[in-house]
Amino acid sequence: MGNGKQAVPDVSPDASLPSRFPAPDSLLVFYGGTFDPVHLGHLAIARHARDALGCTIRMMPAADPPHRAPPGADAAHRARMLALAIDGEPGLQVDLRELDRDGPSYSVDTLRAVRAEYGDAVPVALLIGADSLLGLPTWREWTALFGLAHLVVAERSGSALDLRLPPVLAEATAGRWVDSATALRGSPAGRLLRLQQPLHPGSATEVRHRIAGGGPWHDLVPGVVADYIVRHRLYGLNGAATPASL
Ligand SMILES: Nc1ncnc2c1ncn2[C@@H]1O[C@H](COP(=O)(O)OP(=O)(O)OP(=O)(O)O)[C@@H](O)[C@H]1O
Ligand SMILES: O=C(O)c1ccc[n+]([C@@H]2O[C@H](COP(=O)([O-])O)[C@@H](O)[C@H]2O)c1
Repeated sequence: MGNGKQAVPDVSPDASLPSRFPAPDSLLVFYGGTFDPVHLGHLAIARHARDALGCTIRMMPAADPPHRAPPGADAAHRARMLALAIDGEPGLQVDLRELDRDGPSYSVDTLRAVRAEYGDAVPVALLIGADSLLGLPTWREWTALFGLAHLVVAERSGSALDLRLPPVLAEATAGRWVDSATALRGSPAGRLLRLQQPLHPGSATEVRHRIAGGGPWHDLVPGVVADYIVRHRLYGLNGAATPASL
């Protein structure tokens, strides 16, 4: 797909926080994803992380997500749906930094840019699902990620974290697991926290398949996102062109 530079949606990067959130810079949390489209599982995790960590969650759509087929919707549509889904919600923001870059949206590049912007001392975390953690050894320069950010891992059905991790991952993560957000704030990077939220079955693949197949899908995404999909006839809805990733 393209790099998403064109038609970047108009989303406010700086929604104000209510006072129950601590100083926004005490822990920077980035939740990257393809969000193709954003679904109720994404939102459940973002909200739980916000409440458990006590900080803003910056939801960051990938322009060109690595290691997967091109998304069904382009970056501008995916970012717009994300912005609609969290519009006005305290403690959730859209972060468009990956849409400003050419090439695959490698997390190591994103985190280096974050460090260049905020410095080396501020605690930074990447929020990922358990399936992403299990795939981490395939990511670009994956061991460098521990020097750049903490990882907050959301449990996901089908990707058990309580079973033995693959040896290379077990070795890389040994001694890094902590059990509180306070521990994340105690250092800039390199720790892992398991987010023990209720499991949510949401999956963007399921949403896309149901739309293309004519099955029920509206209740898998926020209403404003369902309206957007219908308005723009995304994901093969009603005979629109079938995206490659379905
Ligand atoms: N229901 C869920 N529970 C836990 N983590 C999730 C859930 N849905 C998505 N995630 C995590 O959110 C991040 C972004 O997910 P992504 O946008 O790829 O959604 P997805 O539903 O996994 O999409 P797809 O089905 O297209 O692969 C990933 O780290 C993924 O593991
Ligand atoms: O950096 C990598 O090599 C890499 C490989 C796979 C996924 N990621 C990032 O992980 C996040 C979730 O990816 P995805 O494909 O599950 O939406 C998203 O921010 C991706 O850019 C990053």
